Amino acid sequence: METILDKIIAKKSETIEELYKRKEELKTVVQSKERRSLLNKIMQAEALSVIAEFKRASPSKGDINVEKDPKEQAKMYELYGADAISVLTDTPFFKGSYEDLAKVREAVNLPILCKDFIVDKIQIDFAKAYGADLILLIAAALEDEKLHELYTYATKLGLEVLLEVHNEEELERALKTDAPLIGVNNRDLKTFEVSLETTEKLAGKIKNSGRYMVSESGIATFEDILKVTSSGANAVLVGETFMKATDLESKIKEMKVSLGGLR
Ligand SMILES: O=C(O)c1ccccc1NCC(=O)[C@H](O)[C@H](O)COP(=O)(O)O
Repeated sequence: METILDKIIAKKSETIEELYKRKEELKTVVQSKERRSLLNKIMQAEALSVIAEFKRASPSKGDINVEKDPKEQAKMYELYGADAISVLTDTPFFKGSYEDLAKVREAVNLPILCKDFIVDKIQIDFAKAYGADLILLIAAALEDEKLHELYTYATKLGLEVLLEVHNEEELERALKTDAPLIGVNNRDLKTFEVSLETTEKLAGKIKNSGRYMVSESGIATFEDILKVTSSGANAVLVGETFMKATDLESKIKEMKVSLGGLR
């Protein structure tokens, strides 16, 4: 059965062709030399780190907040205490772009994750040029060799990598790299269902391997935060809940729980 990930990746070949045509433009983009580290923030944090996502739309939810201004949203995220910002740059399925990434970069001084379905080095070049400090690599989308190649390429460019897994088999593969940041995505790519038990299931192995864990997707309430934090998450990545929040300040503050008493 073809999953949404298969569909997204199939479409990426068109995007990649387009990016190679636009390659010259990378020479004209003024890149910031400063690199902001999410890993350092997570390592030093006493509270749960919150990665707030700029997400206009998604395959599972359709339009979320399509017209939102990336600069405005990013400034609010920074003001209300987010530790990093994730920007979805995929256009066909999420209505995002590298231009959104650049606008967020201009607006804030936080580490920025380029959240995309990366299968080619050119996407990493664009992510860096438009202001990302870290990129996402999805184990389910990459064979081992490609995963290692892209991981090495990104780290050589000075970018951090959030390596995402959905299950034990992908986690085993991820742990063969030396990626210190492992993302556990709670969304099933076949059914779109989210279950925080995915975080709970994989937490032990991640912790024993000495890596840091980011729990991603389907996090909306204080109860969700308590669940993933008591499982051992060091950070959460939250998209839809923040993009739809009527009181964003309270929503972000609710998630910044102290890690001390919860473990
Ligand atoms: O969000 C989707 O529908 C989706 C479908 C298929 C692959 C990836 C998808 N989302 C990317 C993400 O990982 C999420 O945007 C991120 O974890 C935030 O999730 P949420 O807080 O549930 O918006």
